[in-house]
Amino acid sequence: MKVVLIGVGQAGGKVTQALAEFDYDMGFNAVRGALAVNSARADLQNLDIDTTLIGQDRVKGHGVGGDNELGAQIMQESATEVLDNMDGRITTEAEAVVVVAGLGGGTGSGGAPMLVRELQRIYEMPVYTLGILPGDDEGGLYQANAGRSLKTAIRESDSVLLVDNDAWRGSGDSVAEGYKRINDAIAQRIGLLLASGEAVEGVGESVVDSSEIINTLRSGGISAVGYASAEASEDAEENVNTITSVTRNALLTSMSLPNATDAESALLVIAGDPERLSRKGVERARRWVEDETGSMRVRGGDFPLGSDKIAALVLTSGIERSDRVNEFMEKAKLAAKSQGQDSDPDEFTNDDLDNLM
Ligand SMILES: Nc1nc2c(ncn2[C@@H]2O[C@H](COP(=O)(O)OP(=O)(O)OP(=O)(O)O)[C@@H](O)[C@H]2O)c(=O)[nH]1
Repeated sequence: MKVVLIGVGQAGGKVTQALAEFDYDMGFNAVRGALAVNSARADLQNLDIDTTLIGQDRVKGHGVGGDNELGAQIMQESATEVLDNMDGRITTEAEAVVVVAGLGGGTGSGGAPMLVRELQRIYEMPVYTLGILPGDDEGGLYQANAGRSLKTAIRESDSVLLVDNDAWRGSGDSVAEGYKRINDAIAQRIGLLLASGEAVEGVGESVVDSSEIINTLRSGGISAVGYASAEASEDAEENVNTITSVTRNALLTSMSLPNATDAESALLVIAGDPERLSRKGVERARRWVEDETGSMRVRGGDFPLGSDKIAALVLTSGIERSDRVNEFMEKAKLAAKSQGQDSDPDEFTNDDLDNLM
């Protein structure tokens, strides 16, 4: 799937760069443009992709310090400038736009949903949010901000692909090592998902294309991605169990949002050397995903790649009613109260209410 990426805020910029680099290094060419937008000049200076500094008249290049309402306002005032910077690429090359942000800060948390809204007003194509949830040990302001941002992002985006900052962190990692590991994991998994719709080698009818990704995400709400791989035999017949077990690992132990297996729809992509892929294994794995997610809308397809491993990439969509999301929203609501934020008791459950914008 050909996408244009727009990262908002510090995390948004770093993850966008990681994704653009992965796509470039692998030669996939699914990422057709990448821009980082921030109200903090210093965060943009560390990046190699194109950048736009916003809100200079208000915060003088110093960021919004976790004030996501200010982040939303600044984005509203700067949206035209941001879109002008990307317009050519969006109109001629993209099948979707992905706005990337950490939901717990200020510039990304407030700015990303606002930018999504502006993009939706102008373009016909789907506009997705790739949102990063704060880890469990991050402070109350991050949790409260992320709650409001997530709720707004769900309303404005065609789908919010969520990554929980606790999902792919290694135990014993420092914060910086943790971010590097998580950002690399996001780049690899989401990068492969986007590229799977662009597969060029060994085209066949079972190969995934972009429309399957878009149709899976049509359930709206929240989506997540998981990935696992294993060594494969040269004989396809011997890989039936490998395919089912990597699929199980991807969905049960490696999702970007853990403990959220119930889904309205899903896509299972099996990547590997076409000679090693067992059709029986792929179909068995797809049926297993149907059982596990409780969805009858599980699409499946191959991603031909020259590798002696087989990998499963699982995209689940419509998972907002999961325990993990309910738990997080509860925590965000409590955090909002203890931050003294003006929060209606139903703010996170009532669809009418949202005071972020
Ligand atoms: N995965 C990941 N998360 C990050 C990274 N940097 C920051 N975060 C998370 O993002 C949230 C903070 O958002 P930032 O992007 O730093 O903030 P910002 O949008 O730049 O907003 P302000 O600094 O308030 O202007 C926290 O939950 C952090 O844990 C990163 O490189 N990777």
